[in-house]
Amino acid sequence: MTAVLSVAGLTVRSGGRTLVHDVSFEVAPGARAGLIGESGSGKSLTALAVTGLLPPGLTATGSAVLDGTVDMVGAPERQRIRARGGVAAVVFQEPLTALDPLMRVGRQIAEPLRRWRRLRGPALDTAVTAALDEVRLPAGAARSFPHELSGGQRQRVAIAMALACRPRLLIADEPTTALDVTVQAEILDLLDGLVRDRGMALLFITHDLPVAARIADRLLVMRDGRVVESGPAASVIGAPSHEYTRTLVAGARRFDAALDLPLPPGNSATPGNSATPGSGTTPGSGTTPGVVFDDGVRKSSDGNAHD
Ligand SMILES: Nc1ncnc2c1ncn2[C@@H]1O[C@H](COP(=O)(O)OP(=O)(O)OP(=O)(O)O)[C@@H](O)[C@H]1O
Repeated sequence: MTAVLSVAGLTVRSGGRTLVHDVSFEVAPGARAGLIGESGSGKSLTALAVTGLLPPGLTATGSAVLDGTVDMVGAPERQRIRARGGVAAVVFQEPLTALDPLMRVGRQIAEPLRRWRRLRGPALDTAVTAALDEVRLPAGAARSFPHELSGGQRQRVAIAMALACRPRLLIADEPTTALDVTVQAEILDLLDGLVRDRGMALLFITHDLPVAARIADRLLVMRDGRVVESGPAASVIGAPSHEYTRTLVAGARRFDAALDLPLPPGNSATPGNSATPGSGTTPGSGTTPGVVFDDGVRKSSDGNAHD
């Protein structure tokens, strides 16, 4: 089966400095890859290079082929734009970068529907309402401006816009990092369901191992611009081979262990809100990412298995 994304020898440079070194990986149709690594490891530049959106001054070599057809590194801009709409769509950390502050949300969602699915009139209105419904927003949200919505609602709008062209691959670059822990879990759940229902492939970028474990079935670990380890999520986490991955896993386990500590008497705070900044876990909510343990079963900090 042709990979929906096939990256080979991808290298990104800024002048004489190499920021991403010789990265190669594939994402099969319907598969979920998690690109994980600390800040500055080259995750975002990899995502920008494979979508043909590198900022000026940065150059890419190697190849990043979408759907076996368009090389996002070497193809002419026109072909890359078409592939970006029709094959791969991107959701970024900060939804405001994708949204026009002066345009009502409904019109913004209508834009890709008009452009890619050629919808007009009542069919377009119906599709906008359906797109909002799919990301669990009421039809009335169409009349709001971005600043009238919460961060989580804005990210839902950005997801609706990304999905409007029915891409075969969704690239999500830290889509929950800027959100509160409970909202993170909701957005992760939403993405998880949408990707499953549509049979889309996913490239999910995060610095947060439990979040990656929750959503991805394969992991690529990046450090200093290089992929240092990759493989099925259960084995990368259960039996990491690279020293850096071992450090990441140990750190994630420490957070998980911290959540298991009994709360002092009289403290009714929700553990997930206090002890796991950025982990996206909310124990007991049924959406807990948790870490994939050695047996490959996903367990939350309450020790229960979640699927
Ligand atoms: N436009 C740019 N010009 C020059 N260097 C850049 C540019 N953008 C990023 N870099 C550098 O490239 C390296 C990789 O950055 P990148 O944004 O891909 O990391 P990241 O893993 O996504 O981190 P974060 O999660 O903080 O975004 C960093 O050293 C960064 O400083």
